[in-house]
Amino acid sequence: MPPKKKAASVPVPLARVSRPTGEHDLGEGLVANRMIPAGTRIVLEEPALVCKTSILLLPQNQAIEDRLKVEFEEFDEATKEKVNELTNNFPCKDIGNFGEKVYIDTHYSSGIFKSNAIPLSPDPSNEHSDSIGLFPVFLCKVNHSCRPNSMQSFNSKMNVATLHAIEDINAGDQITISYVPECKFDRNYLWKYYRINCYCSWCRILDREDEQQLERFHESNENHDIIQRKLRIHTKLASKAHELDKETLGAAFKIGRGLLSMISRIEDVSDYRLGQFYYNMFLLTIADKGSSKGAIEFFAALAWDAYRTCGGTDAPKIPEIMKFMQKNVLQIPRGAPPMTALDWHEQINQTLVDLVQQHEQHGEKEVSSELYREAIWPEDDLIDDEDEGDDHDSDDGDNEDNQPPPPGQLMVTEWIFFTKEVDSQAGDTTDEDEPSAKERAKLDGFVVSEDDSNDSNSEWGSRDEEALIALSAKKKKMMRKKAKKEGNPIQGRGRPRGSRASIRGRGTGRGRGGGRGRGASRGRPSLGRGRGTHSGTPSGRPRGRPRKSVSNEYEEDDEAADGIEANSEVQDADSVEDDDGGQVVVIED
Ligand SMILES: C[S@@+](CC[C@H](N)C(=O)[O-])C[C@H]1O[C@@H](n2cnc3c(N)ncnc32)[C@H](O)[C@@H]1O
Repeated sequence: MPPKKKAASVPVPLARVSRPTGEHDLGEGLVANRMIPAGTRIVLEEPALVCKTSILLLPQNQAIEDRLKVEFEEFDEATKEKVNELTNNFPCKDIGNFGEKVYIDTHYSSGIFKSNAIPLSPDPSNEHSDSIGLFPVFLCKVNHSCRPNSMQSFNSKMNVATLHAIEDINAGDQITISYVPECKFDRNYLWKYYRINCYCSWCRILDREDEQQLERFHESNENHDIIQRKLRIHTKLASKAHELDKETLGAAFKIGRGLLSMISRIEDVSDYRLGQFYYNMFLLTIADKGSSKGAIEFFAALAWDAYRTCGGTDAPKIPEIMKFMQKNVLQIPRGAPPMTALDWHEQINQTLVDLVQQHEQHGEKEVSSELYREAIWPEDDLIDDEDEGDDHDSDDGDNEDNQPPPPGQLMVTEWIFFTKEVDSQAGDTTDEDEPSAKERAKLDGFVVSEDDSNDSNSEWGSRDEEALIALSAKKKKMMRKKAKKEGNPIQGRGRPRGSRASIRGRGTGRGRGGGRGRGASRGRPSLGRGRGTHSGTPSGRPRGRPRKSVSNEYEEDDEAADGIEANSEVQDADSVEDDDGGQVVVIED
């Protein structure tokens, strides 16, 4: 019998550039080939050209056009071809010369650049957040959404931009990012600088007559402004945490409480803002004399996890957090070889598991200070999880033992490289000349391919969805019980992430797909496709709290913010108007 031939391996990219059908025509877009779990790295791409974002502010003129033209001429032929195919939203004359497109006015190169350049990172802590770039292969094919499902980041060491899913993306769904710096909701910005009249699935609600959806739309946009404003104050306070007196520190924790609720429970934001929030809490707990080591490491681990989700392990804040954890938490001796990302990931997941266990066994006071407890785990959240009786949510399951999964079974979705997919029909041997994953990474741009999690060569090893789902079930149940008590619709449906729920959920309970459970439903309107279809809200009724309860809930935090202004230490600081016209305390650098 002839020897069996080895099956061929066919890398399957996670996404493809295509023209989505059945949608308003946004041109081409990047579309998921399969379900992409939150935290997955989808694309890596080198920029063809990077400029400071301020170029967008300059009036269109010949000098800019000439400058960009020179840059464009330096592209290699393949890049030139790609760039010439890009959308141009700015008027330019086409004097068609024997079928050749020749543009002669001041808008050609600059028009292409402005229509397609994307912020290198919306995260202000990224050193390139003030720059925009052209990524003609894949990233420039990613359409904008005011509620994006992925986030781009820039890794200056590798000189590549990365794209990560920040929520589970269903096969066939469009992959979207925000073109607006800091992921702000800003249709004016889009028109002014990109000439885009935004037609993302979120903004399309505007064309509808569903009042509840519209209300949710407006409420959510207001919430996003509030989040931005509070996060700015919170970040400033956290950056000066060591200089704050106890009262101001207390106010910072209090602001944190409202902020987390808005970021996670109400708006379910999972981009850099969640990382920034946890990172702030990490700094604040370090400065707070009453915070235990457990509280510090808890927030370090959460910040790490949140940043990793949207920027990968090479996100800018990650090394800083790793250094702290290595030195203070894991107590790795000086001079020991640096940990690899994989070692670290295992360690940090174990830390989260241990911490959750400590909370379960000893109560929150063991690992947190009064301030931290008050800020993050409000009294009424600590509901005794006795039989709930009427739990109809079949996908929740319940983990009676509430045991965390054994180490190594936590979800990792990172660097899903070209792993082998066996095509049983193919009789050819594997092509030895296929470029390796790392070689592919060096190419101009590529979409990361499908992961085979059972592959022993897989960079991250195995994962156990069931254990993850089970682990988060108890907390979900608590949240529903609480929601029922409060009559809060958002908590009665898709599990809101964040707060205490996601403290457990993200680190230990967020599985591929299932980990978020119905959590794929975010506090957003049901829009037909994607999120909307598994929202569990058949009427398409918008989810989220009614506006009234939002403002009530945050009155307390606003008082805290006012308290800060009244605080003598901060009174010395400049007080400036923020973007929303509100007074914001600026702590001097
Ligand atoms: C970076 S490109 C994205 C790929 C583009 N659709 C294409 O076919 O090449 C940006 C351009 O896509 C279009 N676009 C992207 N997102 C949009 C949105 N939310 N609403 C309307 N147009 C959008 C605009 O023309 C924008 O200038």
